[in-house]
Amino acid sequence: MSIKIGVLGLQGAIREHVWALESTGAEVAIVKKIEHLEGLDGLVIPGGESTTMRRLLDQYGLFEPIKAFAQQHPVFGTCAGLILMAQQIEGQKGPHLALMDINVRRNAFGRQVASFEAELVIEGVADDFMGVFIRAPYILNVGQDVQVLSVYEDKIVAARQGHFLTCAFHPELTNDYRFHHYFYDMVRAYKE
Ligand SMILES: NC(=O)CC[C@H](N)C(=O)O
Repeated sequence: MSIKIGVLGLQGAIREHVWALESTGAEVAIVKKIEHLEGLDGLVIPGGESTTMRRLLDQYGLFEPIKAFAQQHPVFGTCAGLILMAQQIEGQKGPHLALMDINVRRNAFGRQVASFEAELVIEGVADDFMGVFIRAPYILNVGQDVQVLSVYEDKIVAARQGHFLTCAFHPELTNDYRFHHYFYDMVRAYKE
């Protein structure tokens, strides 16, 4: 079965996600217009800056189409992508795509440790995964349908809810693509 996965290509770490996904054997497409969603089996929403990305989603008319796409396809949001997927953003009036029952805190690790790397245990993925955190958010709490996949210093940094997957770090910035393979397997299983 051939699997085609898109990477939202408006802003942020796009190329690196394309390389990571290509390593899974999937066909990969960059999504900048509504018609690019056609024929995709899954979508990655990369890191970057969530408010900028939201503005661009509106500007390109992609906000509602991606929300609709997500009802029927797996989505993997990383870092800013996590913020876009959350149903609740601490201190913010409304959410963005509101796909996952999670409450997130933005820029959550503070100024001193704005960017850092940490070895993570990620359930079903790896017990030695190097997480690259860049002005990262974390998940404050999750709803009962959400499976926590990784906790770092008591903070939730990866989770799954049905066909939605998310993490607070940048799995595309190392050469370890096991998290992308996990998503590929999700997409494949969903399609079957
Ligand atoms: N590396 C990232 O994606 C950072 C996310 C960014 N701090 C935001 O709020 O959107």
